Amino acid sequence: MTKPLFVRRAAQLVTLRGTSETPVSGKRMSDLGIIEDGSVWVEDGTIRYVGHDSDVLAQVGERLSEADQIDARGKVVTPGLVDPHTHVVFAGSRENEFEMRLSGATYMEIMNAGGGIHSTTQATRNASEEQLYQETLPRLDRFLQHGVTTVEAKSGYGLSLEHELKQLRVAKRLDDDHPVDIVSTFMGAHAVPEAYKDDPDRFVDIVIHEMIPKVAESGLAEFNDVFCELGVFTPEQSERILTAGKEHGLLPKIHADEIEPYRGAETAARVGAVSADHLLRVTDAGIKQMADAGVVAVLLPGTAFFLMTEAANARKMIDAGVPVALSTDRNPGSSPTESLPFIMNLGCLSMNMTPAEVITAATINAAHAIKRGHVIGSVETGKQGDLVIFDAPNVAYMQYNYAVNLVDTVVKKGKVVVKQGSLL
Ligand SMILES: N=CN[C@@H](CCC(=O)O)C(=O)O
Ligand SMILES: [Zn+2]
Repeated sequence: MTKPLFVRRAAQLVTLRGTSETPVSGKRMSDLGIIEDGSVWVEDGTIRYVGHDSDVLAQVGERLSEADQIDARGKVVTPGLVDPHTHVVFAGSRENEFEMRLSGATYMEIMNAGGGIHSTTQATRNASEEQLYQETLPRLDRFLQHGVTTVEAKSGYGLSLEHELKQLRVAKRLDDDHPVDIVSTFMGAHAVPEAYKDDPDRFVDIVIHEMIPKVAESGLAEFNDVFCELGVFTPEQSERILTAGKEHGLLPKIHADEIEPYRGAETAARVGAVSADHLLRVTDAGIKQMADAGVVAVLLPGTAFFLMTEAANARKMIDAGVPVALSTDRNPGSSPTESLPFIMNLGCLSMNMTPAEVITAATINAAHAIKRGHVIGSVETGKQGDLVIFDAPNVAYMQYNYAVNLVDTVVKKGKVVVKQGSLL
């Protein structure tokens, strides 16, 4: 039996209470349910008591001496951060392409010339399972040091059944072994492999008839994603792939309207996607349809920053009632970072979100974007004991002192896994 953990007297305890049922939209994104002088008692991996320190003390009574205590005075305590869109399992790196882009080449030009996703696919296919596992581990460590306690992870650098399953098995092993929880997504339709360049529909058929049934049968993925983009998969192909996934129990997600407006958001609404991600070039009609269908917008301002382009219009989406989540998009080409706190900074600085909204977006809405809103993303009785203590006196400071890792302590399922910024 591990001892209970008592995190006490936070200057601001961000609870986000009452948000577990549905994604948070509109003005409610600004309501963090902050408790000043707030405390949390975690026991057996689960949050047991939450409230003002005096109220929690009264509930705990004589059991106070049983617990390990952490003094959070002067600090902000939030739910563990959730990253709902990553491609974290891959081999190799692409700093050569970064230099090419700095000299003027575009992301799509590099991909169309056989680089980009194709070059990481080559490296990932060539890597053994053990190699992939070892290369991904330090990325998860860095996520944890940045306060991220759950990540979604996509396949999509295999582009064949064998190698897609390999990536998904590595994600499963890492989920078992590492404190960061991993929620897996199949993304066989991440790019059209070179061999099918002249007949992409044949590849779409393979994804639908060969890959999806086997991936679903393996139980290694919960979601199914597709890169709907001009020159990659069309909205029609995307819809076929996502519908086939649904028939096999895989929930739809979509990379939508990233580089060109291409009916991605509209497709998301039509298939009932859990989330539509990127949305830099989404249309007003697409925004309206997403709001009506309750699709979560997963925005990735780090990708826009790294590709040196304008970020998505978060304000328009929030004002239209679309629930917004934030993510790193961790991948070797368009966003090589594990710093979700920096992405939150960019949420404010490049998308005009408020400090309160970016916290909602990186916790409870991110949890809803991976169908975990009932387990994580808020600090409430019965939820998983995932917490972050930030060395900041209030939530505005967390965004104001930007590009700095303010994470002091990370608690995963009631256990301290990062202390004074260092992994234990
Ligand atoms: N846009 C498509 N896929 C990834 C990038 C993958 C890569 O470049 O390796 C993204 O979400 O940004
Ligand atoms: Zn992506």
